[in-house]
Amino acid sequence: MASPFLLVQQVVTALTAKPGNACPDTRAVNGTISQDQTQPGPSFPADISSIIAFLLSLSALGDWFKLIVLGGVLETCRRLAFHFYRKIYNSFFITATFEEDDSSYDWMMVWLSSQPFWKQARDVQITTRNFGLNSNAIMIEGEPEDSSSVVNGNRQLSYLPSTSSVHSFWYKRRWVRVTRTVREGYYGRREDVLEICILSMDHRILNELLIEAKKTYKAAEERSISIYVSDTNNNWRHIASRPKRPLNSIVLDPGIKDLLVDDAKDFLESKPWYSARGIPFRRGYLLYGAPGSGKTSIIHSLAGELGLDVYVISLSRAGLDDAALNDLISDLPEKCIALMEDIDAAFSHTVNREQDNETPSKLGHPDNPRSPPASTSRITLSGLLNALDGVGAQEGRILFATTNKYNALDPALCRPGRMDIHVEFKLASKYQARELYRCFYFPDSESDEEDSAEKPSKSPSEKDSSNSEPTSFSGHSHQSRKRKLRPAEVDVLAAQFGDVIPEREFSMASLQGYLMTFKIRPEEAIKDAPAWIEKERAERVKNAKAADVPVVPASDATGVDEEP
Ligand SMILES: Nc1ncnc2c1ncn2[C@@H]1O[C@H](COP(=O)(O)OP(=O)(O)OP(=O)(O)O)[C@@H](O)[C@H]1O
Repeated sequence: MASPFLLVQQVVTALTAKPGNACPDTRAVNGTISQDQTQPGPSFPADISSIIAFLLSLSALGDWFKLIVLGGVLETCRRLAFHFYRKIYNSFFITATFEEDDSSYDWMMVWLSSQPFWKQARDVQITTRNFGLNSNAIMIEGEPEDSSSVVNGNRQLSYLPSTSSVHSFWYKRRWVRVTRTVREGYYGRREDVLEICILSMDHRILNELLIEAKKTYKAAEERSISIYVSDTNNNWRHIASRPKRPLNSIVLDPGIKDLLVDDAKDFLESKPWYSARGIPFRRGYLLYGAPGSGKTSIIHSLAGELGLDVYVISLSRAGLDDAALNDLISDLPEKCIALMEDIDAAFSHTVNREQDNETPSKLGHPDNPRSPPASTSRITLSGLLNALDGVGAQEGRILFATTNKYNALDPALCRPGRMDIHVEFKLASKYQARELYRCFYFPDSESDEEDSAEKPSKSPSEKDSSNSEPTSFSGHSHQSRKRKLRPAEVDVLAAQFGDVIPEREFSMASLQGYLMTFKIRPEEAIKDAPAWIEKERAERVKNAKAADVPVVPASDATGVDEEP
């Protein structure tokens, strides 16, 4: 085959040759072989077809051309073969991909880890990840189920497909292939991708597998609620599952719990009613009032009662701006609880429109050390309002917002349609103190009631050791167990506790903290209460003096400026 150099030389020679000096080849092309060198030779072809014929006559160029055509044909054949292979493959296999960010990945992993074929697998990954579950759903065979065991705890072991090999198993008489790969995601983060291939032409088998995986996960999750938060890429990420909190463990003034539960249940069942009237199918609740009064607790408890997941929207998250907030809210699933805690804290100034343009430099100014620090959030009030009820706002969601500064909120934020129900949470009433006490000491089960025997008295060696230098720690240990009270006894003591605790002076959280120190000494909790109250009051005066603010009278200390 001619070299490119030779080829170029031939072409150049042909093109630059004078008629009289035409090379023999050229002349042969024109069919004229000059007999006489003095006579003018054949002329260089002038029209296109002659030029092409002329170029083709150059042997090297012809070889190159054939090579290009051959390469093109081979590549086309390769692509066609691959295309047909994919077509045939796809008509026999159904392929589904699951990305680590998505909840379906967790369902599949939990389901896979519960499959029996892992008993025979030769190459598996062992993990203690629980994919957001608190339960024992994904333990390995033979592992003790006692989740209270210190060794076992919540960290059960489970088998997973390893990333290095391809696994296959039979599902409903269909051959299934599992491949797990790790790829590089955003910011160099490593992300898992799970691929499931099913040898079947019927798509229903994939649906059945997905439904089974989801059911397995949900069954394992039944006694807990899922909490989601947004990550820095503005995707919702499942961060935890919490055990459901029984509603009766939260003590509120009579009527409040029923109001919230009944209203939310009614809302969830009223979709046709809303659409028939063209009203956006959304509901907002604003819980405001004293810190530690149960606002967050009742929301989590309601989520368990209604079977909804909680999506926490942290308005003060660094980097969150109006557009990102809008995306987050439109990405919420239908029927969920969106939770915005301390809605006032997203803005380092009063949450109203007049002050929306206030310059950040004015906030948290060094000359004014008591002013709040400038927020890193870039949320504006109008951005928040648009996100809450703009076109992208998700239908079917229940929004819960909490605040300790009700009066600082802009009326536009609180108006019906955005926050339909406002509930005030006050400091503990005598009734709440009594019910909290009852909740604390009420026997859990019959075995508790029977468990009335005193602990055996200490052995002589233990007594000896108790005379030595005391171990240094503060707080009350729960190691020792004393007799449990009978329900009737609890009622009497609870009433006494309610009498001792002053009305609306302490938060439920502080009462809970106090009772925790008397977990096994119910009678002493009542006896020590007056001293504790005095101590708390003295502490409050001292703190108020240090902060140079007037002491709030007990009856006004609700943390709320005025009624809605
Ligand atoms: N009404 C209540 N009944 C039972 N426990 C309560 C109640 N209020 C508060 N607690 C207990 O106090 C702790 C704090 O409660 P929670 O976080 O719900 O208060 P909050 O009102 O949301 O406080 P903050 O406004 O500071 O966020 C929890 O452990 C909870 O169990």
